[in-house]
Amino acid sequence: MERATVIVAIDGPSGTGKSSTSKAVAAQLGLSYLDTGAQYRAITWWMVTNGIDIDDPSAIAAVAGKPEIISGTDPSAPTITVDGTDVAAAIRTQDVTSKVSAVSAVPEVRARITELQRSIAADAENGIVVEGRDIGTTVLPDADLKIFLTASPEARAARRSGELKSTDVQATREALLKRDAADSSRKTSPLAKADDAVEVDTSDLTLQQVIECVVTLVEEKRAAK
Ligand SMILES: Nc1ncnc2c1ncn2[C@@H]1O[C@H](COP(=O)(O)OP(=O)(O)O)[C@@H](O)[C@H]1O
Ligand SMILES: Nc1ccn([C@@H]2O[C@H](COP(=O)(O)OP(=O)(O)O)[C@@H](O)[C@H]2O)c(=O)n1
Repeated sequence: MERATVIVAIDGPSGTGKSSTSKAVAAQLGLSYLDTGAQYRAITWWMVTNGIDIDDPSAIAAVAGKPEIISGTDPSAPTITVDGTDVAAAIRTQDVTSKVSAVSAVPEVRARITELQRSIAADAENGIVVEGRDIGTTVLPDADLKIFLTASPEARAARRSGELKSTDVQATREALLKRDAADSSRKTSPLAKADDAVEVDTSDLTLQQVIECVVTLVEEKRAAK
């Protein structure tokens, strides 16, 4: 029997485990994978590289349609390019991280990227795991399964510091909370849990436990289709 296509939305703040969980779940279940944060980082990288004033939303809006962003959706080797340039490493710098919330708050940027995300999801043959901040609420409100990951600021800061090889967990914590506040308070499509999302607090769970929990939920949805 053919398996039904399944669309999974995974949202939550930084460091809750969205990327690692989504990639593993998609790989395990033969689904595509889309990191929407990488797309917002990519458009931010383009703005910075082209000297656009990040503090001027109208300047950002005026050029929001210019960069061509292409995401590769294989969970074992996700890719991202801007106008043909591989930006996978360039979008992870502190500079881009500190500017992405301002760029992603501009409605013209969100409209453009949201359209791109919907077309990628529609093209995914077996289905897709899409992770971000507004997937369950705005981008794919009809997703088969919505997950909202949370974790304490302490757990998130410790995870991120480990990744960045930074010893200043306190500074990492402050930066995370500042970005959460900006993402949650913006007018257009803020970071929020959809009413029908399943909330999973990952503070005291291993990554493997979170993956198993989500895989089980997807299998249940698939079986019920
Ligand atoms: N449940 C967990 N327990 C411990 N570490 C985790 C857990 N989930 C993710 N991590 C680690 O935390 C870091 C951030 O995870 P990531 O998936 O990038 O989060 P997000 O996409 O939500 O920002 C990664 O180094 C990842 O390996
Ligand atoms: N669906 C999404 C995904 C990310 N974003 C923005 O993109 C930024 C970077 O997202 P990310 O997922 O790469 O962030 P991390 O969780 O990796 O820290 C967020 O802080 C948001 O400003 C968004 O606005 N909407």
